[in-house]
Amino acid sequence: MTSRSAALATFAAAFVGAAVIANRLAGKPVPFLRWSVIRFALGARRLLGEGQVGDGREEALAAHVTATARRGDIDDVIRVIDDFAHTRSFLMNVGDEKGEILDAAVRRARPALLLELGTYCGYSALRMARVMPPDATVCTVEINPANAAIARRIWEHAGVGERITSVVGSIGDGGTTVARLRDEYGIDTGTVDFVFIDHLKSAYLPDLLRIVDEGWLHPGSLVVADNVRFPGAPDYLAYMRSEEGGRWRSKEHYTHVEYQRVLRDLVLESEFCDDLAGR
Ligand SMILES: C[S@@+](CC[C@H](N)C(=O)[O-])C[C@H]1O[C@@H](n2cnc3c(N)ncnc32)[C@H](O)[C@@H]1O
Repeated sequence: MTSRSAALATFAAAFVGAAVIANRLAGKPVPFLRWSVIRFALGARRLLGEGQVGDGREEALAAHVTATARRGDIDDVIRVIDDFAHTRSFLMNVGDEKGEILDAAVRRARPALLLELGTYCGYSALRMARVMPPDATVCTVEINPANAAIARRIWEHAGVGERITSVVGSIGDGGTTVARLRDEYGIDTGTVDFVFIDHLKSAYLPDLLRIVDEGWLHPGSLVVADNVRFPGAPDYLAYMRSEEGGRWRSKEHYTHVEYQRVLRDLVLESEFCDDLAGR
């Protein structure tokens, strides 16, 4: 064993030991120190590459939802997912606390067409579908086909499969997905009322700028971005702050990382103020 791997092993053992002691002292699981959160952190590298933790928790979630949540009951499906993430396996959903910020933004925007970047298991798309106007649709873009398939099973179970369109791809893939969104899904000039950005943090800004360049937004379109503080999208935050009062007007919602109250996070809600003539 090299000295670096020995140090890592010692650190991991000390961390797990501290977690066990903290949980014992608290008399109940401390959310931040649950094994499922530690396992999630250990899978961070794989998560970045593949969008799954690597221990089958996403598949387990779909099985659990279809086995235990009331079919056709979107509230119950959301409740079961939150419960799974709190008590069984941590999930990188927007979660219940930040989900309320997302719900309020969707209610304010009253959008007809919502575009999401980063589907994962379909939780945030479900939340948006629950509060959007009855004739609205969500189109959600996910790079990992396995995640998209899990999300579709969950939406189908919740009875909203018809109102959420899943597109496997990425805005930054050189134009393929952008062309499909335009040609197959009718996303075109001024049609997007609401965007939820929750995928690869380094892609937030380039993907938003691509959407703006395509002309898909209109004055009044709302863009909500998760995880701006943790894991963090500093270039996105700097861009929005530098454009404040000009092209964009933003509200900064200080909150917590999903499913715990220790790590702090920032959700940015930004209104597009540009008009197409000014482009
Ligand atoms: C934080 S999760 C999304 C959580 C989801 N919005 C929710 O709250 O339920 C991020 C997801 O983005 C996906 N992803 C990563 N890079 C992407 C990209 N460039 N385009 C689209 N999806 C991407 C990952 O595979 C992962 O499923």
